[in-house]
Amino acid sequence: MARIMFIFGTRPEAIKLAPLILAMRDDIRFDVSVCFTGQHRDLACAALQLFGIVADHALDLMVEGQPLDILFGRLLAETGAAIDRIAPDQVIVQGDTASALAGALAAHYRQLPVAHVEAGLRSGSLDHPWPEEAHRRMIATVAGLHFAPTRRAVQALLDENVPAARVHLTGNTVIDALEQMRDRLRGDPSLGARGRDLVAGAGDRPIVLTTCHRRETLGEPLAGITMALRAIAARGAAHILMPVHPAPEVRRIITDRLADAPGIRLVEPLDYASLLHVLDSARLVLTDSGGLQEEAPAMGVPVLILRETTERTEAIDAGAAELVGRAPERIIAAAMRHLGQPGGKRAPLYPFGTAGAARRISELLAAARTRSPEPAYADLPA
Ligand SMILES: CC(=O)N[C@@H]1[C@@H](OP(=O)(O)OP(=O)(O)OC[C@H]2O[C@@H](n3ccc(=O)[nH]c3=O)[C@H](O)[C@@H]2O)O[C@H](CO)[C@@H](O)[C@@H]1O
Repeated sequence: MARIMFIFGTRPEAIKLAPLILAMRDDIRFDVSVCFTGQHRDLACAALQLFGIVADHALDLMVEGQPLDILFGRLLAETGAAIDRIAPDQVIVQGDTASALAGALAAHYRQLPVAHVEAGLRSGSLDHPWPEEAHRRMIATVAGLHFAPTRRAVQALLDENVPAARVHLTGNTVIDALEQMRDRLRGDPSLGARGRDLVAGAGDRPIVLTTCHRRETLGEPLAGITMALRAIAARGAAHILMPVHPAPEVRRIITDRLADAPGIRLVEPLDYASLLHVLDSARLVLTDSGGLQEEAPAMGVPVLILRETTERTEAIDAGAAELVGRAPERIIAAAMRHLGQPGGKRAPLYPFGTAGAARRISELLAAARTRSPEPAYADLPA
């Protein structure tokens, strides 16, 4: 049995790792432990609970206003201590957070193998997303197994001279999470109750789901985005639903500028089931979130990306997303163009792969114990 240790701390990591943790927990080839750093304590705990996952090791590292370097130092020391307690054969991290980088580096300092889920995403700019682009590149440097969601992500790693035998095309586990939760939503009317209420409250106006929380969006860009949202709502063209991220600076700007805006409903972060219910009912998504850029195409909902660059150009090429930036005029024009089109559901698109990534990754991890695995997955998008 291979001793596998997951290290993570935020909501998107919890959602994207849940299908893999569940698949590996049910597999006798693995002995799985979960180390949760508490980077987004409440949001991530709620997501884990929804998937029925309990962390074996919960660290308590968050202090409000803590600078990134202090946070990182504590994450590195504490994830290292947790690795020493568990003595895993393999550490798994996901994506681009400070928790993922600290866990990967702590494992590397102990000469333990690191596997990186959602490897190879690159925007090409260290400033967008900041500091996540640097985190991803540094994790790639110490990882021994790279699970890339798309062919483009595979290519990005090969271009950085990562040995081809260590890079595997798997699809994105977020699609597993979404499909599993969608199945449960269909069968259990009590799930996603908050989302059902919010959708009912929108009446017959088209719903625009919007979220904004990236560090590089704060300040002037976020002020521009709020102006655009006010203008769209003022035209009576939509009911804008905005779950507000708990980061204090995000919350302050958004509530100061939008709390009294007619047609805009600011709400607390939604549980994942409610979020998916709202997304399924939405006409349009406006966001700087990475996960929503991946989920919305699979639900047939177009996305306007409120960023200057994206590492998810696959969604743009598929016609599922548009990069609009943060300038109010561009956001308003693009949103009004979409809202002016006839309603009705679009066909789902899967630029980040169909469900099955978690199963592929667990098979690759099992195979990696004995040999260098080299499977090909013809069902993934070119
Ligand atoms: C630069 C970048 O793109 N980095 C990403 C970043 O994450 P992000 O930008 O996707 O983060 P968020 O937007 O916070 O989370 C999104 C998830 O949360 C759900 N959600 C949202 C609002 C709500 O009210 N209720 C919810 O349930 C939503 O459906 C979605 O699944 O880190 C990840 C981890 O390493 C990386 O994978 C990933 O590249």
